[in-house]
Amino acid sequence: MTDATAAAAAPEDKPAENLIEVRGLLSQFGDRTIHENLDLDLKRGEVLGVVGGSGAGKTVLLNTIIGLKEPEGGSVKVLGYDRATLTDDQAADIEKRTGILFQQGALFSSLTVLENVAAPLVEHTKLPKSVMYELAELKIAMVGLKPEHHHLKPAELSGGMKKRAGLARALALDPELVFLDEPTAGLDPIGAAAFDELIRQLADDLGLSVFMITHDLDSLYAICDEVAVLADKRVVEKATVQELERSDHPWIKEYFLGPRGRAAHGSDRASARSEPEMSK
Ligand SMILES: Nc1ncnc2c1ncn2[C@@H]1O[C@H](COP(=O)(O)OP(=O)(O)OP(=O)(O)O)[C@@H](O)[C@H]1O
Repeated sequence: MTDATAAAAAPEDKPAENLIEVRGLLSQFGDRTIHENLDLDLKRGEVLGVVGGSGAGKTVLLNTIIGLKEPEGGSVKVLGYDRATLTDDQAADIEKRTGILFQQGALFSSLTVLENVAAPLVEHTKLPKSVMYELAELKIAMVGLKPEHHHLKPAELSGGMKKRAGLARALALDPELVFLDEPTAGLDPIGAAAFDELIRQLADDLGLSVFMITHDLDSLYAICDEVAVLADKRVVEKATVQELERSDHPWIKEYFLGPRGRAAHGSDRASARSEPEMSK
């Protein structure tokens, strides 16, 4: 158990609550099976990295958890609600209590940064407009953007700024659980390290739980409490990076102990910031 999950479990020695609970997941497209018998838990307070070879099914898993894809079998619970029997009120509750940062930021191109970040508040609250914009300004400051960025459109932002604006929008409703899809992809090593630091800081300060798909080994070492490895259509291991370094699974061995894994773990950290060239 990691520090975060141990801390979450500390009162009365009760196990930490699962914010995500996937059991026996079956995902298929036609006769292609992507997941079979996949189990995964994310505990409150945990920063979980999800890794796997290209095509291993990380995005399909994320889409299934956030409700964009119906599973062909098994069960998916989010914040205690079973997706198979979700009422409209429960779906709205999940939407309010979770935030999502898609890979490209998924900002509305016609809206300014401030309007993008305020959008979830406009959709889900009845607050006065002035309060919505004050809250949006606060979130923008939290992710390290400045007041002079408020009125820029997404096309006027760098890749790193788009990610920060997307993260501010994901945080707009003070979520408990945040989904991040390859948050450092496309950032230079310094920008990626700064973004890692920001995510870890927010997770610690706000008590966020994080489900993060990544190819970035440095991110795993820098911010994840545990890492779930997708291979062979399921989660083959979920453990700390230090435990995974000792795994016998061939994909995990190659991933963590191949040249880039060694660089991420060892001294040459900057050169490790990209995906190892491996198939599943
Ligand atoms: N809408 C779809 N229709 C058919 N097949 C799909 C669909 N979406 C995904 N797949 C297939 O499911 C498999 C898993 O895809 P997924 O995008 O989840 O992989 P991934 O692990 O996220 O890969 P990457 O790291 O390259 O992004 C792939 O073989 C992909 O072709």
